[in-house]
Amino acid sequence: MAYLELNNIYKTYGQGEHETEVLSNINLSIEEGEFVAIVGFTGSGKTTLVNLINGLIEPTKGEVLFKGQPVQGTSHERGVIFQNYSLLPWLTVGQNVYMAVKEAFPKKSKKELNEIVANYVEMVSLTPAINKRPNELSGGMRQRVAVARALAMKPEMIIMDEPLGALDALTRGNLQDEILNIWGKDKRTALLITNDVDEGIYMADRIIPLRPGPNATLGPEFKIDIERPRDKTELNDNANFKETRNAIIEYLMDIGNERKSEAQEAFVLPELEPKSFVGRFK
Ligand SMILES: Nc1ncnc2c1ncn2[C@@H]1O[C@H](COP(=O)(O)OP(=O)(O)OP(=O)(O)O)[C@@H](O)[C@H]1O
Repeated sequence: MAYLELNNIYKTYGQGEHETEVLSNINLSIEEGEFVAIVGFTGSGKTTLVNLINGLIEPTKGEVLFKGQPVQGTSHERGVIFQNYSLLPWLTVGQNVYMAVKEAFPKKSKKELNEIVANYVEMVSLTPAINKRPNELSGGMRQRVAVARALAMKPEMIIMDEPLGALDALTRGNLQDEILNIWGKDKRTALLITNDVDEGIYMADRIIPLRPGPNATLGPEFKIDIERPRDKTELNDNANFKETRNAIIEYLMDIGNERKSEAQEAFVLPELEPKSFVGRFK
């Protein structure tokens, strides 16, 4: 039995002539302890896929199974790091993380909860800002609070919807490593949605492209056979890395070009000529 299973998932939005099928025939199986990355174009349905797995929305057809059971609503077992950081604006950094941790571990004492908060705030290098409110933080700092908040709840499965997109390269690299540490140390299962192929190769065991929507569906998987722990600086000289990276980018470029030519076929503009402008704009 797979840890997470998506069977023949379809998701449509709207009704009647406004109905759009965003996801079509999605099949995905993730084993316990695996790290899977899905790479996709903007607007292809990545967040819709995350919301289905998280239980925030239901599929129009098909089923999402988590440990063999249909997903019904959200659960602390699956922690999501969203691309928009949705912090509570009236609470400080520490309080935002505290609230989440308290909800995940209602039996722990205040002291234990505060220790967890301090650890995870430190992990994202925000200890000096622990008493600040979100409106006093930069976008990148808010995103780091969101990462700390999700990881502090120690979910069995970490689901990430482009969580590091707003960050500078250095912070991004540090957080990638922290996420990998937590995933590896505590044997979690992880699903990362990203538009960054290098990030996917650095972090995941498998990369699966999401073909552009509407009717987005998953493409063939690319296995990342590079030993862990992976070293970013060495990766650039790793033949396996280069080969995998080229294959994925080529695949994405091919489907991007397919999409462009389909769009050109669909919108052939009529040849119109203005009739009586002669002499009008003198
Ligand atoms: N609640 C909704 N109602 C109607 N249409 C929606 C809804 N949510 C998403 N869509 C549409 O579904 C498509 C996929 O959206 P989604 O947010 O899943 O894509 P995405 O790949 O995460 O995009 P991005 O990379 O820009 O974040 C878009 O065309 C979007 O307009």
